[in-house]
Amino acid sequence: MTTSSAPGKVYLFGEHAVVYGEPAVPCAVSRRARVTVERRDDDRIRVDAADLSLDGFTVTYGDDPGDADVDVPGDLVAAATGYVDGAVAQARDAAGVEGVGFDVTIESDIPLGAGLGSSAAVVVAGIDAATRELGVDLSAEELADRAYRVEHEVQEGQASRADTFCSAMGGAVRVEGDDCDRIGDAPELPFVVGYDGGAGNTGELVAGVRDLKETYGFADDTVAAIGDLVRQGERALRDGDVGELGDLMDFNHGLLAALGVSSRSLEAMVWAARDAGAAGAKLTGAGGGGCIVALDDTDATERALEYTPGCESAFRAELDTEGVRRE
Ligand SMILES: Nc1ncnc2c1ncn2[C@@H]1O[C@H](COP(=O)(O)OP(=O)(O)O)[C@@H](O)[C@H]1O
Ligand SMILES: C[C@@](O)(CCOP(=O)(O)O)CC(=O)O
Ligand SMILES: [Mg+2]
Repeated sequence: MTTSSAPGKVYLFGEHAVVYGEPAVPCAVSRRARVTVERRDDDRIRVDAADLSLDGFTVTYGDDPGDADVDVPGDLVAAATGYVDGAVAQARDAAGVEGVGFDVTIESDIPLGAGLGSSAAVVVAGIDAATRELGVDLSAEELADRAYRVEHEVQEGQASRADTFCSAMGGAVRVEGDDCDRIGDAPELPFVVGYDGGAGNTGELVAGVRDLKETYGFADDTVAAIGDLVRQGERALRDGDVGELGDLMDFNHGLLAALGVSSRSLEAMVWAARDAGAAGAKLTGAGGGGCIVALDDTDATERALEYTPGCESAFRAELDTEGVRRE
C-alpha cells in the first residue's frame, strides 16, 4: 500500500490565457489531496472517493468504466474515473506493465471543481503513488509531465502545464507554454480564499473561452492583455510590491469576467474582499463558480467574506513550498 499527497493551488495571475501560451503564475497552497494505492490480484480498478459528491461513493470497474459496479448516474462515474483512469494508465506506462489493477482511495481537503486545482493534485498524487506501488520512482518533473498529459486528455485536448507543474513542484511557479520554472524568491503572500460552495467544469469553461476567441477578435486581444498583465505582475512579484500585485489581480479579474468565466457569487465575493480592504481580489482557476483569492494580511477580508451572501466559507491559504510528497 502506497500513499502520496500533492497540493492544490491558487492563481495569482494568468489562468485561461495560459492555455494559449501566455505566462501564468499559480501558487501551491497548503490544502492537499492524498491518494492511497494498493495493487490488486486482478486487473480491475476500485475507486473510493468519499469526497466526490456530498455522500461520496465507491466504484469498481474493469477496462471499461461502462461496466462499473455502482449505483450512481453514469456522468458521476465518468467524473470520478477520468482522472484516476488517466493516472493509472500513466503509472502502468511508466512501469511498462499492462493490466495491473489497483484499489485507489482518495481523500482531499481541496474543494472539487472550485479553481483550487483538485484535479491536478489527485492526478499528481495518484501517479506518484501508483508508480511507487509498481516499484518505479519518477522525478517531480516527470510526474508533472505525465499528469499534464492526463489533464490534457480529460480537458479534451486543451490544458496548460500550470496546475500539474505547480502541484508536483510546490511553491510559486511560472508557466509559459512548455517552459515551467519555480519562482525561488517569491515573497510570502497573504492569500485569503472565498468559496461559494459551487463548482465549474474546467473542460467546458476552457471550451467556452476558445469559442469566444474564435468568434471575436477582442476576446483574442483580452487573452493577450492577460499575458501583458502577467509580465507586469512578475516584476511586481520580484519587487515584493503587494499593492501593485493587488491592483493587477483586480485587473486580471476584470479581463476574466470579460471572457465570460465569472459568476454572480464570484463577483459578490470579489467585491466584498475589495470593500474589506484587500489589496486585490480575483477568481481563481477556470471560474463559473467556486473560489476567489484575495490578498490581505489582516483578518478583515476573511471576516467580511463569512458574512457575504453567496460565500459558503472563507479561509486563509498559506503558500505550500512542498509539492508532491510521500506519506
Ligand atoms: N477528492 C476527489 N476524489 C475524486 N476525484 C476528484 C477529487 N477531487 C477532484 N477530483 C476530480 O477532479 C475533478 C474536478 O476538476 P476540475 O473541474 O479541473 O476542477 P478543479 O481542478 O478546479 O478542482 C472532479 O470532477 C473529479 O473528477
Ligand atoms: C482554466 C485553466 O487555466 C486552469 C484551470 O484550473 P482549475 O482546474 O479550475 O483549478 C485551465 C488550464 O490551465 O489547463
Ligand atoms: Mg482542474
